[in-house]
Amino acid sequence: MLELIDITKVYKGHKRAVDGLTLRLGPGLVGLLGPNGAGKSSLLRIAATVTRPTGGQVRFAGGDAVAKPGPLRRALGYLPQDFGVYPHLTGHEFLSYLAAVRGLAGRSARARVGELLELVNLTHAAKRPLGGYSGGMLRRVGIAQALLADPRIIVVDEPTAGLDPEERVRFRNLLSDLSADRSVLLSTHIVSDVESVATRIVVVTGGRIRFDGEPVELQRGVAGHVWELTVPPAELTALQRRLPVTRLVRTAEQVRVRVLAAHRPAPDATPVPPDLEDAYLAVVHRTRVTT
Ligand SMILES: Nc1ncnc2c1ncn2[C@@H]1O[C@H](COP(=O)(O)OP(=O)(O)OP(=O)(O)O)[C@@H](O)[C@H]1O
Repeated sequence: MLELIDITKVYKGHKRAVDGLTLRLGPGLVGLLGPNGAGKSSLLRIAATVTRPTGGQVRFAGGDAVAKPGPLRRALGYLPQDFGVYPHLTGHEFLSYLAAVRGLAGRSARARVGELLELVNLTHAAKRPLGGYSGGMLRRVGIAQALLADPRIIVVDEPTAGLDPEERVRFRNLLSDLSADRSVLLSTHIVSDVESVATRIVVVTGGRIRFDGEPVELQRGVAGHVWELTVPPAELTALQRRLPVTRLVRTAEQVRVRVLAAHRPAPDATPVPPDLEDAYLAVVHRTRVTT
């Protein structure tokens, strides 16, 4: 098990990006949700032993993974947000190169690269230079390299950025399959990335955990507080000032709005069952109001 205990990260200029955060990872897919700047990437870099925390402990298999990162590094695959490739290498060459860097060589490395290309559905493109790959294909190369050493823990930072909807779904399903017998920690600010696949959701804002639990539990927290109503376009700004709007659809004469409110916000508002996005936005909004 990977344990991040009371982690803080302070960058030069005194920005507290992570603020006393504790997270223990078991098997399954954990969706780390938070707005831009919440501290997700900082936390993931610490979990992947790329950055040292300013305070707190990272523990893995009973050892201190800050002082001795070796065991965690060998057990972990990491896909950073800004994953870069060599455009002149083919998919096969690039993965073979990274396999060699990580100490895999010879026949077993060739077999592993072939297996991974198959797993991420890139066998057909293996002999083409990476410079000609789409964003989705490059992300899949990214996940393949994270899996080279068959890691028990997979950490992926906003893996679906720049993917088209079909690629998003494929990527989500791949991570979900992988999480059956591994720990997957996936950070995103897009709720639908984790909606149907996360066994646990952790919401972070301002470097702190604001919710940690099952998706249904997150949704339960806003039951009875989500409403839909129709307003004339001229009244929309006033409504947005008054209440968090989670969705809106404009037509020529009116706007259909979904809002969060503890009590019926207007006589014609109808209560609707919350979805995960409503629940997430409610947590983010609450922390904005109280911090
Ligand atoms: N290397 C750095 N030096 C200084 N400040 C940093 C550094 N990295 C991150 N920060 C700051 O720390 C805060 C948290 O950033 P972080 O990238 O961890 O958040 P995030 O939730 O991943 O956001 P995003 O989705 O925008 O990447 C931000 O205010 C950011 O500007």
